[in-house]
Amino acid sequence: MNVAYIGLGSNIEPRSNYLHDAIQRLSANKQVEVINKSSIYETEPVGYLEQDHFLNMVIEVHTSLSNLELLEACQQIEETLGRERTIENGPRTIDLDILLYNSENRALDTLRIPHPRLHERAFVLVPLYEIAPHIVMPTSGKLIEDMLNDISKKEMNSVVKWNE
Ligand SMILES: Nc1ncnc2c1ncn2[C@@H]1O[C@H](COP(=O)(O)OP(=O)(O)OP(=O)(O)O)[C@@H](O)[C@H]1O
Ligand SMILES: Nc1nc2c(c(=O)[nH]1)N=C(CO)CN2
Repeated sequence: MNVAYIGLGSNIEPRSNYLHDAIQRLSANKQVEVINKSSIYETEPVGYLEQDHFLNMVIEVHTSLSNLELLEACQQIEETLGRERTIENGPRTIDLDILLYNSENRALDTLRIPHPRLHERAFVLVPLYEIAPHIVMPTSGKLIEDMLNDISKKEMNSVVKWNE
C-alpha cells in the first residue's frame, strides 16, 4: 500500500463543492482510500494575482495505484469537474496536485515528486502540517516545520482557516 498526499485547490464557485466532489470521486475509486483531510483554508492567489481567493486543503490517501496511475485519476477528476487550462496559474474549478508519494524523489516527464513548488507554498504547507507534522521531505531532509519557518509572515497571513 502506498501513502500519498494530495493538495486540492479551487477558486471558482462553488469552491467548497468542488473540493468535496473531488474527494468523493477519489474515494469512489476502489484503489484509493482517503485516510485524512485537513481543514479548508481560504488563501490569497499566488503567481497570477488578478483572480479570486482560493480554497485549499490537503488529504492523505492510501492507494494501490502507482504514482502515474494516481496522477491519471486526479487529472480525470479535474477534467470531469470542468477544469480548463487557459491562464498559467489562473482560475480553476479544481486542481489536484500530488505533493508526496511514499518517500519517493523522482522527476518523470509528466510527474515530479515531491511537487516542485511544495516547499515554497504556504497554501500547501499549512494544511499539510495540520495532518502530517511528522513528514520529512525526501529531497532535503527538512521537516515541514522547517519549510514553514522559511515562509514570510505576509504569506503565512494570507492563509486563513475557512468556516463552511
Ligand atoms: N506532482 C505533480 N502533481 C500533479 N501534476 C504534476 C506533478 N508533477 C508534474 N505534474 C505535471 O504538471 C502538469 C501541469 O499541471 P497543472 O496544469 O495542474 O499545473 P498547475 O496546477 O497550474 O501549476 P502547479 O503545478 O504549479 O500547481 C500536469 O499535466 C502534470 O503532468
Ligand atoms: N492561493 C493559491 N494560489 C495558487 C494556487 C492555489 O491552489 N492556491 N494554485 C496555483 C497553481 O496551481 C497558483 N496559485
